[in-house]
Amino acid sequence: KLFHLGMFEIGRPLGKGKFGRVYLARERSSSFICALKVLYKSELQHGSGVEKQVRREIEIQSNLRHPNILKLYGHFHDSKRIFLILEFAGKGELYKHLRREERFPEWKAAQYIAQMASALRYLHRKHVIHRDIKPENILMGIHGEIKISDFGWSVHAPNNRRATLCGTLDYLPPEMIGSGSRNNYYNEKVDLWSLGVLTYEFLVGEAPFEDTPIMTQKRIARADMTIPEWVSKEAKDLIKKLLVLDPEKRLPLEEVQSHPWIVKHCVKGERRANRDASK
Ligand SMILES: COc1cccc(-c2nc(Nc3cc(C)[nH]n3)cc3ccccc23)c1
Repeated sequence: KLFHLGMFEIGRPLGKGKFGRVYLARERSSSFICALKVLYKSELQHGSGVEKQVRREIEIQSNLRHPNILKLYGHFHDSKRIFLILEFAGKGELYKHLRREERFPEWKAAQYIAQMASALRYLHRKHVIHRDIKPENILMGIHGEIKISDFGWSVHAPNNRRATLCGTLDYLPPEMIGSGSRNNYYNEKVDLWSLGVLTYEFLVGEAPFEDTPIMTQKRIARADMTIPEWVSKEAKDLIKKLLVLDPEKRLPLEEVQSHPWIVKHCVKGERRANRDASK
């Protein structure tokens, strides 16, 4: 162990980024394994939006309990740092798996989107809007289940393809880009748009509006994307029903979960056997 911090033995650094580092850690008395995210107060400009955002995100995250949302067990701080005690997801960052595999087979993408829809339904029922759904903000547990891990200041890997000043535009819905006045209120339908972008990226290996920043904005504003012909028609149907300019016309999460593409790949084996038997 590198060093111990009161009740924690600190293991290897898992990764580092803009706001600090993430370490593997073990709580002494219980031997409970977790991830410790260390944020330097100096890096969170005092009294700026970021410090308040940290407090708000901790407040929200502490009250969430869902298998596809990374748990925040607690937090503490010393004079210089804030420590977040987080659930440990054994298989790390989903986007690393996506880059390595280039794209996911339809059955795997459908299972991930079903888990995301379940997590987003839970969040929206609690009036929490995620606002930043993208592969970089998703971790993978040891059983391959995915966990939304965004605190609003996700850890960016050094070789993050999208390391631009304002982060990627790829996932922003039309109602949040351009037209001068960037309205800061978020309607939960923004998450439906991002879920559509995520579905596309899982299946195709790149984001649907990926281009130069200016062109990306133009293409998002017109929902100007093409889905490769080798994508199944069911998957195309779901993507088209989520990437809709009018937020009110996007497919609700309940209907995402009952969409033929999701049902086809997520119905449990035995139920499928029964279905076949009844044919
Ligand atoms: C920049 O690369 C980063 C950054 C932050 C975490 C990882 C990482 N994380 C986790 N699990 C986690 C992380 C948290 C907050 N809970 N569970 C596992 C990994 C496994 C291999 C490599 C990397 C890993 C990488």
